[in-house]
Amino acid sequence: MLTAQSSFDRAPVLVRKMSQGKKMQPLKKVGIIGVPFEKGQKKYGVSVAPAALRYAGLLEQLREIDGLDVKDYGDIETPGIEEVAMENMAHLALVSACNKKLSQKVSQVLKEDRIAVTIGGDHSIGVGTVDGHYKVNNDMILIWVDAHADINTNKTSESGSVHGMPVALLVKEFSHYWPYLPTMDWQQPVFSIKSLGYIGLRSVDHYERLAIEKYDIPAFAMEDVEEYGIKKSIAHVLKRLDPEGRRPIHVSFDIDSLDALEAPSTGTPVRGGLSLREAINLMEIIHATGRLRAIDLVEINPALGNETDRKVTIEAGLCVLKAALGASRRGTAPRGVVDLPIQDAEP
Ligand SMILES: NC(=[NH2+])NCCC[C@H](N)C(=O)O
Ligand SMILES: [Mn+2]
Ligand SMILES: [Mn+2]
Repeated sequence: MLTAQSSFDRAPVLVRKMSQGKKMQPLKKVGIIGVPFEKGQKKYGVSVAPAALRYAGLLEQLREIDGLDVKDYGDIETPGIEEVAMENMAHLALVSACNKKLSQKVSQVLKEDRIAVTIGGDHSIGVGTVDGHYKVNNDMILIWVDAHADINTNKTSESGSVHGMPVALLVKEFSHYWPYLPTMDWQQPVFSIKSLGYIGLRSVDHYERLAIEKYDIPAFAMEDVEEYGIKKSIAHVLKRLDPEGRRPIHVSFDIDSLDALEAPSTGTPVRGGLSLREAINLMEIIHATGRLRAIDLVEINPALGNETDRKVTIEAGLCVLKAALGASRRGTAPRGVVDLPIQDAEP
């Protein structure tokens, strides 16, 4: 963790306690939402990801998970929105319109008792997914898996890209840092920063670092993952945010949390990140809590890199989703079948 060094000593106990805690049964129904949106950053192509993942077999692969009921809610489209000018905040009206629709869709999926699985799009869509989730489960916790902290405001951002600002737009503790934001009236920053944790950080801007320290956010940067391993890192975050182990979990997974060699087709790659194995394990652990209610997969940009880059990045994204939704690397025996379809050998 970037702060509160002393709590690390308790890690082994926390891990043990976690696995003893009462397990909830994971939801076996999911709803897929595609968000072909890329105006939260500057590069062309991240809006193609939902189509690319569907083409690569997203629905088919999820349906192969034992007992999983997968419903496709289609894509969020927001054409013909007029831009508004906002200081150091590009395309605010477009970002706002897309997220407004997305928030409603996420709420709908959750009310239909499904895990909301949102495929971005750039990470500015985290505003809509978390807003929509919070409106249904206001006791949710948020795990932001990312190389970046995405907690800039338009005063601290060096890029002016909203995909670096979604967390700051969501949390109530930041409401006074923002000027009035035209077109954003539908969204109130009501989510508490005390319900947020980070995994995978390694490219944190100065003011973001200050915010993490000021609010004592449980933030496991790569050097902490290095030291404690992915299991204890997530155990710590979960224990800090939800010592009782009963709050709904929202995971916002930025593909650039993975090492740039594991997921090269992304707009702001950073070397030295999570291995795919760590990310899969992280998702398996979160799945095993039985409390995952929403997951976002964002920032896959199929237009960046070569054919192999594109392929491994999409595959990595699919692996992460499958692990989060219950796929087992141990495999699953066929349901209702008790024996192999061959005769036993004579003794
Ligand atoms: N979702 C992302 N990939 N965000 C990258 C953000 C990079 C940088 N911190 C910024 O604010 O512009
Ligand atoms: Mn990122
Ligand atoms: Mn991000």
